[in-house]
Parts: sequence; structure tokens; C-alpha cells
Amino acid sequence: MSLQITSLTVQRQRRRIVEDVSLAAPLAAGSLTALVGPNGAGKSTLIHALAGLLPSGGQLLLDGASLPALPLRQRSRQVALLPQSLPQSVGLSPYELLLGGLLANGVGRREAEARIDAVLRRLGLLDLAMQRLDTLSGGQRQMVALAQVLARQPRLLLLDEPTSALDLRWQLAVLGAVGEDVRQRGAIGVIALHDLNLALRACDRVLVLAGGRLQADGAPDAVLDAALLRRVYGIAARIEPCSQGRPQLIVDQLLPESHPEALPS
Ligand SMILES: Nc1ncnc2c1ncn2[C@@H]1O[C@H](COP(=O)(O)OP(=O)(O)OP(=O)(O)O)[C@@H](O)[C@H]1O
Repeated sequence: MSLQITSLTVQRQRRRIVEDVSLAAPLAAGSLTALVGPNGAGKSTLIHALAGLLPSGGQLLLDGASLPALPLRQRSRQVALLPQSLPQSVGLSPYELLLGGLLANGVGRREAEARIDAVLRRLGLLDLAMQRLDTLSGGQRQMVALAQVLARQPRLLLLDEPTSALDLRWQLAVLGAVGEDVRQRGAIGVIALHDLNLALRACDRVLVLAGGRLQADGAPDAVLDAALLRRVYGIAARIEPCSQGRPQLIVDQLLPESHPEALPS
């Protein structure tokens, strides 16, 4: 399975937000790709276009078939998006929410129950399964939303800043669980992230977006070098191995004179 992106352009209110994004190599089955870049770079817009929620120009091929041309029902079976917004705080339990979603998508009850048990276990959410959503914290609701998306077992998993409400432990747990999920199922994961250390630690590939354009693409520890961090984020920073040998981003200072390429307009 693969996702090829060629000359992708996305407009919003007649403004080009994503410009001519092409990948030299398709996103591969069983891989997790981080989409990083400054605020306003176009990450959410790109992710929504991949999900088919925004019209786009260019070509998006999932296993050689045009993704936007897939009938809605087929696309919603294959592609799942976790948006930035937290799920509504309703009077259902996570278990009921997940079960209702899977049954509505045509998954049989036994299969649905098995998937829910597996995903709640994988995310460490079994203790919360029967609590009402409107009694959960923001971070706990974000985890439930992720569980809902994972339980659908999509071939293309799109996550827009899924760790924004999570503490350090859960950020690591979520990235670990998502990586394990896509690798085991041979799915493709794309995850918009601000934390470059999470990208370094948990992702196979990183796409750097700034000003709506692709600035770099490759292995995280190769791509995120001092020159790119200076140019794209306007910071003096470097990647160095930590005492355990893992690459780690160290920020030395903000560079007042230079300005990152993309700012929210
Ligand atoms: N609904 C919208 N209508 C018009 N323009 C929009 C809309 N949503 C976002 N934009 C514009 O598109 C640009 C990119 O926004 P987008 O949310 O894709 O960036 P991002 O990289 O995800 O940013 P952040 O890291 O801040 O979430 C911004 O200039 C923003 O103002």
C-alpha cells in the first residue's frame, strides 16, 4: 500500500494555502510520517485535503487509485482523520461512543467489541471505558477521540496534532501506540506535530512545510538540521545524541533578526 502526492495544491477562500507539494517517494505501508512546520504553514489544510474534506488540485493516489475520486462510503472506510478539536462532551461513555461509531460503519457487534477492547487496552484507557465523556478531562477526551479513529482500522490514518492536550507520558504513549498500529496493520500514518522531539523519536519520515510549500522530506534526524531549523523556524538549534544515543533537539536561542518563512496571516 502507498500514498503518492503529486503537485498538490489547496486553496481556501481563493487563497493558495498549500502550493505544489510533490513527494519524491510515496508514503509507504507500515510507516508513520510527521508533518511539521510553523504555525500557519498549512499542515491542517494539507491533512484535511488528504482526508478529502477540502478540494485540491494535483494528484493523490492511494494504491494507484485517485483518492478524491473514491466514492464517499469507500473513502470513509479507508481514511480516518482525527481533527484538532476535542470531541464534544456528551453523556455517553467512551465504550458506547466507540461501539456506536463502529456499528454505524457496518462493523459486526462481536468484531466491534473485540476492536474496542484491543484499542482501549493499547491506549491504556480501559479504566475510563465506562465513565461519561462529560466527566473526563480535555486530555482524556483527546485520547478517546484517538481510540475512536484507531478502532476504525483505516488504511490511511491522519492525525492533526493528536498530542496537543496530553502530558509528557501520554504524548509518548500515543506516538508509540500509533506507530505500533500502523506497522502491525501495514497502514499509512500521517501526523501533524509541533514537537520535533516526538517526530525524531517516533516517526520514520518527516515532511517539513512552510509557507504552504514542502521544504524538506526524509528521515527525521537527517532532515531536521541546524540550517533548516534556522530557516524555517527562525531559531538557532541543533540535533545531538542524548546520553542514551537518541537524537534530541536542543534550542540555543530565538533569532531576532531572521523570521520564519510562514506566519499566520
Ligand atoms: N477555514 C479557513 N478559511 C480560510 N483560510 C484558512 C482557514 N483555515 C486556515 N486558513 C489559513 O490557512 C493557512 C494555513 O492554516 P493551517 O491551519 O493549515 O496551518 P497549520 O500549519 O495547521 O497551523 P497551526 O500549526 O497553527 O495549526 C493560515 O494562513 C490560515 O489563516
